[in-house]
Formats: sequence, structure tokens, C-alpha cells
Amino acid sequence: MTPILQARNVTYGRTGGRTDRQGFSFTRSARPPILKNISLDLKAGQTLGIVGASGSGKSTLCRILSGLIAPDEGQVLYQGQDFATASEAVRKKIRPAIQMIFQDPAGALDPRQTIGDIVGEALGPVPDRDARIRTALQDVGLSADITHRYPRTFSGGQKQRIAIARALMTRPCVIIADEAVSALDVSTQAIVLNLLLDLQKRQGLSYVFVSHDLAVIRHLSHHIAVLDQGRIVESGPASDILDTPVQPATKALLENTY
Ligand SMILES: Nc1ncnc2c1ncn2[C@@H]1O[C@H](COP(=O)(O)OP(=O)(O)OP(=O)(O)O)[C@@H](O)[C@H]1O
Repeated sequence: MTPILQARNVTYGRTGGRTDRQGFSFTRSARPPILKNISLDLKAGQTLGIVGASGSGKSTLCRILSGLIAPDEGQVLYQGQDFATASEAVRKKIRPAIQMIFQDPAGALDPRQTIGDIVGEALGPVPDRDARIRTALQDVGLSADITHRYPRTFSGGQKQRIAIARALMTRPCVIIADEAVSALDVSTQAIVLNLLLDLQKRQGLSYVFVSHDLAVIRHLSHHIAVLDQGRIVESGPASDILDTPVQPATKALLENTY
């Protein structure tokens, strides 16, 4: 079966001249690329864990896999279709199918918007808007009656649930989670991770789950790719990587975990 999401020989940050959505630009220089020759597959209904030390390129890879920025070389394919060469009609389908959740739930939620407006942001004025917002909140274990409240009155874990509810609104197939539980305390991490596992079971979601923390990655990954200085140095089934690591970068991450 074709993987739901694939990177094929992706290189980024070498050729210069590109500007990403956050306004950073790259210039030609002798420094190595941020990502070099990355190939990976995400199977439908599974979780690919991407682990690496700080600065190894994890967030950049997330932005490329979600289509926020384009690779300088190589391809990103959703259900076998190249983001770069897909027609506008196909891109319109791909965009809502891939959603991201970020590390800082507080920063990701506009404090001036109500929870209803935040969760319903991507929906537009559809007739069943309120019902869909309420269902999404219930799907992440929150009360459907919080739509009129504001983010500041919620805990970090609740804010991350609200961010997950927002991501679910477009009925995505793939969620890319960039350090999505790193800002939470350990017991709240476990609650959010179990919620993600439950959603995967119920809705068949596929995850790219990025973390510097192998204990977190262990909890939900089927496959793992280890990123070191912009390259994948080791990848395979989660149990192989965690139980018999080969590369020094993987061993170092494991030593820091246990
Ligand atoms: N827009 C940019 N312009 C220039 N350099 C960048 C840009 N984005 C990232 N970098 C550099 O690319 C490298 C990888 O950054 P990235 O944020 O992807 O790593 P990371 O593994 O997510 O790190 P962390 O775990 O600390 O968030 C770093 O050296 C960073 O300084």
C-alpha cells in the first residue's frame, strides 16, 4: 500500500533565496544544509516518531512535511501525489488533510478569541458549525459547554486538547505533532499521549510525532527515524531502534532518557 505521506530525498537550506512563512530567508553560504537527503514513509493509521537533539532539524522537517515550506530538492508526497506539482484542486484537498500541532499550546491559541472561535477557525460558516465544534471538544475529552470561554482560564494540558480539537475540525488524515507534549508536566503528557492514541484508534489518524524525548516517542511510535545534523542516521521499527540502537546519536538520546 502507498504510504500516506512520504519524503523523497528532501534537502533544505542549501540553495538560498527562499523565504518561509515566518519570514526567515536563506542566503548562499558554505554552511551545510539544514536537512540533507531525507527519505521517510508514514503508513496510514500508524505513527512515525522523529527524534533528534536540539538543532537537528526536526521543526524544519515538520514544516516541510506539512507543506508550510517547500524543499529545495526532493519531493513530499501525500497519497503518492507530489505537493509541488499537484493541481490547485488537489492541493485544496491535501491542505486540510494534514494538520499540525505545536509545542506551546498557550502561544498557539489567540487569547482574544473564544474557544468556539478558535476550534471553528478552519470551518467557515457551515450549517452544522456549532455541532461540529461541540463534537470536536468532546472528542478530546473536554466539555462541549466551554465554547464561550477564553484560553487563559485553561491549564496547559487543556489548552493542548483545544489545539488538538482545532486540528481535528478539518477531518485530517495526518497530524504532524512538533514537540506537542514537551511543555507539559509528565502526568499531563501521559494524558495527552493517551488521547492521541485513542483518537488514532477511533479515527484511523496517522501521526508524525516529533520529540527530543525517546520516552515520549516510545509511547506511541510504530517506526522511528533518528535525525542528526539534518540527516536520518537510523530508522526502522520502534522496537529495533529502541532496543538495539546502532548509531552514536541514537545511543546518546537513549542514555539521556533512562
Ligand atoms: N529559517 C531559518 N533560517 C536559518 N536557519 C534556520 C532556520 N530555521 C532553522 N534554522 C537552523 O536549522 C537548524 C535546525 O533547526 P530546527 O528548528 O529545525 O531544529 P530542531 O531539531 O527542531 O531544534 P529544537 O529541538 O531546538 O527545536 C538549526 O541550526 C537552526 O538554527
